[in-house]
Amino acid sequence: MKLNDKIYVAGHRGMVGGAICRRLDALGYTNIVTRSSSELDLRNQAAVNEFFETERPAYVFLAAAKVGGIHANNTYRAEFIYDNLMMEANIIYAAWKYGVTKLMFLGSSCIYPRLAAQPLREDSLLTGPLEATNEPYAIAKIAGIKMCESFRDQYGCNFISVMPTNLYGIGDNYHPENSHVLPALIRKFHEAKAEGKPSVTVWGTGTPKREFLYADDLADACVFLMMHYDEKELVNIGTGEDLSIKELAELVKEVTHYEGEIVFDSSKPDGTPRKLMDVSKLHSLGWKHTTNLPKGVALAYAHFLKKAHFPLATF
Ligand SMILES: NC(=O)c1ccc[n+]([C@@H]2O[C@H](COP(=O)([O-])OP(=O)(O)OC[C@H]3O[C@@H](n4cnc5c(N)ncnc54)[C@H](OP(=O)(O)O)[C@@H]3O)[C@@H](O)[C@H]2O)c1
Ligand SMILES: C[C@@H]1O[C@H](OP(=O)(O)OP(=O)(O)OC[C@H]2O[C@@H](n3cnc4c(=O)[nH]c(N)nc43)[C@H](O)[C@@H]2O)[C@@H](O)[C@H](O)[C@@H]1O
Repeated sequence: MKLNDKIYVAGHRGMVGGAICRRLDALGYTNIVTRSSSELDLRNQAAVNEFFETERPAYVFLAAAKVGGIHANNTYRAEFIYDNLMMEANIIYAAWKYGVTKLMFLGSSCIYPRLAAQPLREDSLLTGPLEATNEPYAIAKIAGIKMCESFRDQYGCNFISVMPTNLYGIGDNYHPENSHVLPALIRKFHEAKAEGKPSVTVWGTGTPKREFLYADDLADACVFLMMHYDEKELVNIGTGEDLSIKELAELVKEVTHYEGEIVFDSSKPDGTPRKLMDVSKLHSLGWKHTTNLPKGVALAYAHFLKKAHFPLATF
């Protein structure tokens, strides 16, 4: 990827897309093309084809998607499968049709079977049933992976697929219901401290375990892999370390200096018991994360305090 190559970052206003743009800018890539969803609805195939015909990007980071936490995935099941299938199908097809040099598709750790052996290996894909709460989204992501593989097999397209673990950081979605757990807890503990609430309610039993990667670290991994990885096989992107939701809540309580109680609402779903990524392939390729969780949560909270405008992201 040369510094003057035209690079399309789909989803640039999102947490991941924004981090990728920051990383590319820091490395001196100046020829970046972007569109907001109001400028270009990626579910509209004709509009996507027209965009690719006009702009002719050489590289594509496909970081646009309908994204959310366990409640959003389980509530907006139709939108999660439809929007994600349409966006990825339109972009992957147009990337082939208009001769994109290389495309990176972003999947998610939820594509792996609910009870697959831990840590999750890339070759465990499609070896067992998925987690029910995010199956529509996972199926869409698996379809995106298979589209990239199929266009590589038939037309020789250099389309790669990477599987990030749970992410957090600058530009995250802090919606009280539709967000992921880490931003949700940052907001909950912050508001409880500000309003003098005696306790914070954490969904589920607190026993599931999750892995969290700081979004700017992910962006660095994505640019690294766009530069150095050209294979069909998936690459997991994570830290290789996880903790329980209870431990996470205690960390966020400490970072936000909240002094009340933590209460668990077991009427809410736990989701997948654990989804720790095997990141040995990523490490063997020469990349490793640099931001540990305590530092990352502190950075995310500091940005939340600077930038949060309620009501936050909604959809
Ligand atoms: N967040 C995580 O924990 C996580 C974990 C694993 C993988 N991922 C993957 O990483 C990628 C980015 O996630 P994220 O957390 O950055 O999500 P995000 O913050 O919600 O950003 C998603 C972006 O997609 C765009 N988008 C949504 N619908 C669109 C449409 N119909 N047309 C055009 N653009 C549309 C949005 O554009 P506008 O802002 O212009 O509306 C937004 O910028 C996704 O592929 C996601 O599956 C995320
Ligand atoms: C990376 C993403 O992982 C997602 O699964 P997943 O980690 O369970 O999604 P999260 O919403 O991050 O939930 C992770 C765990 O945190 C618990 N949790 C506790 N309190 C809260 C809260 O206030 N809000 C939220 N959201 N969770 C909370 C939740 O019950 C679940 O066990 C998938 O649904 C997506 O498709 C995507 O793959």
